[in-house]
Amino acid sequence: MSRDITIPGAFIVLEGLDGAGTTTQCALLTDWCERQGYHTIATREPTDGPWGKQARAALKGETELSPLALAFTFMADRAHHIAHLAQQATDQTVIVSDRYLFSYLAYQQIDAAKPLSWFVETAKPLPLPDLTIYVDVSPERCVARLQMGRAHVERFERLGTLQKVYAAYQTVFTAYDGQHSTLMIDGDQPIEIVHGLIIDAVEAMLAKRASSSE
Ligand SMILES: Nc1ncnc2c1ncn2[C@@H]1O[C@H](COP(=O)(O)OP(=O)(O)O)[C@@H](O)[C@H]1O
Ligand SMILES: Cc1cn([C@H]2C[C@H](O)[C@@H](COP(=O)(O)OP(=O)(O)O)O2)c(=O)[nH]c1=O
Repeated sequence: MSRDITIPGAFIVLEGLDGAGTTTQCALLTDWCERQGYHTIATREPTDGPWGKQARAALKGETELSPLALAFTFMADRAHHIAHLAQQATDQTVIVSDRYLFSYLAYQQIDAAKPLSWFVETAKPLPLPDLTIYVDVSPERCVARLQMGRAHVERFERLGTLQKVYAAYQTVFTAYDGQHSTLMIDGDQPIEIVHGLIIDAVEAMLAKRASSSE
């Protein structure tokens, strides 16, 4: 099956467990891209759109969604989001997204207890990013960070669940090996060091894109 939508510009995604630091790193990367003069779109999933709000309510336990219903809610949110991004972006745009497909493939694989191949099939119409960076932080460290920052615990934020999602992420990166640029970085380092590693990877990807379009 061919991918139904293409995204103009450079599409960068940060992935990781809850608490890995993707919100922090997306903000720093967005600032960096803007300072470099790129037209930058910062975005995240779940989005603030109708399905994203449904998903967030379910994550907080405010509404009840079965694992399969939540999986389709994330996918509806993503399909809506990606169509919107395709309209907003131009060849010169850099899109920085906090989570995308690999979150679905890792978290829903665990939550909905279906094989990865099932999720990969449903993901086929959607474009792959130019670069997916996994911010690698152990589940134990993530839970410790989350406990410091928040009073409430969301659907996937327990140690046992994050341990399973951590292993699932590895299977996802292996399954997509060679299909687009992916990178795993050690996220258990000071924020500025992690940011530097992300910038190195983004600069290399942007330089490669620029030279291939000459
Ligand atoms: N490299 C880091 N080292 C220590 N703490 C961090 C680091 N990156 C983020 N944090 C802290 O961990 C918590 C979760 O970070 P956040 O960026 O919100 O993670 P996520 O969006 O992946 O859940 C926040 O309190 C943040 O300040
Ligand atoms: C995008 C996406 C997120 N998720 C989960 C991962 C996280 O547990 C949660 C989003 O939380 P997170 O990205 O940590 O958002 P915030 O920083 O606002 O709390 O949603 C999925 O299960 N599937 C998906 O497709």
